[in-house]
Amino acid sequence: MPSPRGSRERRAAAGAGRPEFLSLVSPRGPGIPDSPSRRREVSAAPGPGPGPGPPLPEEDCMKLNPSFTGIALRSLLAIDLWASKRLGVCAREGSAWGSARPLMKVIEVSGHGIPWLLGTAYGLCRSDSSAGREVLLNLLFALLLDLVLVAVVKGLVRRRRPTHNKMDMFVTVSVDKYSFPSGHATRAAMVCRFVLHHLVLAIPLRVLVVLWAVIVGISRVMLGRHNVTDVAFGLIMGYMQYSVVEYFWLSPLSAPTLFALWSH
Ligand SMILES: CC(C)=CCC/C(C)=C/COP(=O)(O)O
Repeated sequence: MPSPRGSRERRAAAGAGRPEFLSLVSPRGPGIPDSPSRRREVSAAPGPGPGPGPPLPEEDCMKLNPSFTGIALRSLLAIDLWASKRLGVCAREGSAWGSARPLMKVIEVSGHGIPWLLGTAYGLCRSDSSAGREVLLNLLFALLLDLVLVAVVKGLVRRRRPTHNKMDMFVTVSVDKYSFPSGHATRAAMVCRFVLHHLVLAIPLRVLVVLWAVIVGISRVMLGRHNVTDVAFGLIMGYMQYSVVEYFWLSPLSAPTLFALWSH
């Protein structure tokens, strides 16, 4: 009767020569690059068996039988990388749609945090109606909240930008080397909901606002800045951020000191 450890070793040995099994048999777990120094560490570590080698934790059995969710997630990520690379048609000047890159970069600036922050602050200073000031103050709060939340999620997830991205973006901060989620997509979705709720606009203008948000999202992938999932998650996150802003809506009643600062 073969022991469970024996059969585990046989399975590991069988998979060892096949790249598709390497991440499953490796004690490092998937996704961490192998290196000679790492291999030396592993072979030097004491093991329970007769030969050198690290003890195989019980979780390894689970890695050999990845769950349906694990397989689905890995497949989704593989499709995401493949599709994002194919859709990054403006990633370089020499790319298939490289001539559209300058236009994509204008769209990029239209969704950037700096023009939105400066524009909102300027409007706030110039506004002479209390209703206008209330809306602009909340927009400013929304934009700052968006920057903080995106920075937190980017810092936690730490997903690198696609390799085909050329890092020539207009004003970035340190977390912007990460791509999940797209800050442009969160801002576009949040601002879009905000504007539709608080500005009385004719239908064609409302359609234009929605189109702008969608185009900002699509342009992130076309420029090669993001993978599709970064943008999809960003749009959903931005949509939900607006609900947070609505919930904590600042008014002269809830934040009298803040409003006193801006009243002339
Ligand atoms: C410096 C300020 C105020 C905002 C940074 C805006 C920015 C560069 C966001 C990154 O967006 P993506 O994640 O879509 O590339």
